[in-house]
Amino acid sequence: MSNPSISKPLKLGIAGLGTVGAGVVRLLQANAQAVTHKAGRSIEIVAISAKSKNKDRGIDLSHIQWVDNPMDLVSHPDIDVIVELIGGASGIAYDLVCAALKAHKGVVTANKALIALHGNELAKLAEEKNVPLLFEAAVAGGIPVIKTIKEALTPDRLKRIGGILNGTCNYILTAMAKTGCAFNDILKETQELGYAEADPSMDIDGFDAAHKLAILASLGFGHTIHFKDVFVEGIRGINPDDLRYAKELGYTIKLIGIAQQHHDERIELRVHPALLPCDTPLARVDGVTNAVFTEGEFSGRLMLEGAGAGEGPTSTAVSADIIDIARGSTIPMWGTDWKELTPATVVSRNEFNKAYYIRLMVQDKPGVVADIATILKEHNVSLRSLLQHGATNDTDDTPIVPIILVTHKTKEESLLQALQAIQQLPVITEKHIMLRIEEA
Ligand SMILES: NC(=O)C1=CN([C@@H]2O[C@H](COP(=O)(O)OP(=O)(O)OC[C@H]3O[C@@H](n4cnc5c(N)ncnc54)[C@H](OP(=O)(O)O)[C@@H]3O)[C@@H](O)[C@H]2O)C=CC1
Ligand SMILES: N[C@@H](CC=O)C(=O)O
Ligand code: NA
Repeated sequence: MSNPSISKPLKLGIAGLGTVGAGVVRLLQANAQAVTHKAGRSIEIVAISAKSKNKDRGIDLSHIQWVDNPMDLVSHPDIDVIVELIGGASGIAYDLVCAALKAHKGVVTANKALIALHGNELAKLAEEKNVPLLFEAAVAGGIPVIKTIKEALTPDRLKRIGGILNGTCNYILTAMAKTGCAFNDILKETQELGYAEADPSMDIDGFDAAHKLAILASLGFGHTIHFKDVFVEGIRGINPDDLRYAKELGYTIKLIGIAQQHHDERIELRVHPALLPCDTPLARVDGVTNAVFTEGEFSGRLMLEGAGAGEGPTSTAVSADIIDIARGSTIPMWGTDWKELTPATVVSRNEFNKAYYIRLMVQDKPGVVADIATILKEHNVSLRSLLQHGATNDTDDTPIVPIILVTHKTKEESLLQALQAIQQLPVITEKHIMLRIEEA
């Protein structure tokens, strides 16, 4: 692989023929001529593997060899590159990628879980064996963000990277805001459209976005990241009411991921739903669209926007990696030798310093607001605004009403302590909702 012969075809073994795998086959077949021109040689799918051989995938597989066990793709003498599109951080995907690299075969994968959890080990292996390991589709699907950071921004020092990194959550939150529909009904749609992970809790609990953020932080800051150090909160707690109240306050709610370098070189790594001012660029990114921004010392602010999931965009990213390998790409996996990466020191959640949206459900009795305000004052939390809607049911003696608080910037530790005390007040009827506000 280190010295590709331009005259010989590049021969692929593709493992996984779901949304992305079937999409890659479709794209390489449909655009075969253009791909050959751009790659400088033809690209041949020699063998494929998935779980069920007889599933109708809407693609022509008649001239491609089928293997039941994806590991047989590695031992196949004619295959140069393994395209791993099964998914999962461990099990068959991990075994396959390790075995391929050990066998001096290049790898293309869309598997963010695998790269976020095992990226350094795989980078080491790829560099030792002098074979490429490319993963453009792993972050923000069709948006060429890996290439942008690894190649276009490589001379700069990035200070902040982030954005909307999960198409499923963005689709759900957008639809909830527009229709007021419940979460679960919309989740089903994202599964039918092929956006959600095989286990959709990876999306809605924030882990998929966190995998992508960890990868971006490694690439952008040159650090090794322990995935467990990423602060992760998903969107299960958000209901259409929060989206409505946020709108009244001039915000929309999005699941965001932010990686930020502090002055002392420590980094903040967080994925959570956040209120974004409606007139900011990220707030306008709707549906399955993702957006990734970078802020660099020299390059300034840059934002890329596009489809973060789905067959067409994701298979374009995978195919572009395949073409890079066909052309003989030699850029290391993290854009720099894996030995150059330094361990990240990560800022703890208690140190986050943000403004917050809080929804409390309370019995509408005299003195409630005063009690809450007293506790906030005791914990040094300053209020910016308060929104209270009266009860709609006049016949109820003790109606339950929402109180929406917006704080000034405060240390998360202080707010958590205040909320713990507020939660003990007898007038509080359910667990509060606490969301961070991302102003910039
Ligand atoms: N969907 C998307 O929009 C995006 C997905 N990704 C990533 O791409 C990868 C693939 O995702 P996606 O295509 O959506 O996933 P799917 O669930 O649609 O497809 C997974 C494929 O893997 C096959 N498979 C599962 N287990 C095995 C096994 N043990 N041996 C052989 N084949 C197996 C399945 O076989 P069978 O079909 O027979 O069941 C299926 O073809 C994941 O890592 C995902 O995170 C990245 C960006 C976007
Ligand atoms: N499930 C992911 C797919 C792409 O990475 C998402 O919804 O963004
Ligand atoms: Na991408």
